[in-house]
Amino acid sequence: TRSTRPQRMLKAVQKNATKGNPQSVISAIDYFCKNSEWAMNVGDEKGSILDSVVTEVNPSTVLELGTYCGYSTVRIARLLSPGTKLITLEFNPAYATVARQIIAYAGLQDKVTLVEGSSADLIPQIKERFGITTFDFIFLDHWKDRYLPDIKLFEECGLLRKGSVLLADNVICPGAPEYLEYVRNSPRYESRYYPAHLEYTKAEDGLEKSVFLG
Ligand SMILES: O=C(NCCCCc1cc2ccncc2s1)c1cc(-c2ccc(F)cc2)cc(O)c1O
Ligand SMILES: [Mg+2]
Repeated sequence: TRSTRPQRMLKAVQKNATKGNPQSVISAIDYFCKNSEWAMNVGDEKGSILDSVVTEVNPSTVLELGTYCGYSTVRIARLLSPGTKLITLEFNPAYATVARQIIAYAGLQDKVTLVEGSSADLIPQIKERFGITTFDFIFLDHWKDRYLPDIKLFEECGLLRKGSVLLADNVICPGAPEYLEYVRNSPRYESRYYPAHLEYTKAEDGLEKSVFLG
């Protein structure tokens, strides 16, 4: 049967990137998406903003919601200090299978724990399953209508501490209006919008960075 877009993306990585070289994996995916097929990776423009926030936070505990093919997982993991691992959550098993191979091709498998499941099920289990008390950095890139319920779940489960940084993709396109309204109006968050464009297009999009104030 016909291959899937993630499988074709993986082939492009195996053909054009250098094993163990995360930057070459990032470049190969961006090249594929600009020249062959659009795909919903955070992309190079928003990816550079993601890089700068991760570098600034220099987190010891990291959670990513929405792995897809592992592009942003590779972007984040390549910047983490030695010994730091990130947990990434993917709902779609086919995406997870491709992501594991792309993350391994980049040589970052020892810095990544990929979990299959839904955020609603997993978030309440995190403390117990992974021995995490709070997250220093969370990247939200999953179902846009789950951003708000999941940030409330983080609060309820005590997974945020004073200074925890949440970075949300796609707050304009496809959009997460209720999430934006919440983090921008809640006294418990200091929020800032980073304007950019929808990956590989000229459409408006951006990232919202929200710091939990405790
Ligand atoms: O849906 C998007 N991303 C989420 C995929 C959903 C995968 C999930 C992961 C997970 C983990 C845990 N619990 C539940 C879930 S659900 C997404 C979509 C577009 C887009 C933009 C314009 C378009 F015309 C068409 C698509 C752009 C983006 O950057 C995206 O991130
Ligand atoms: Mg996204």
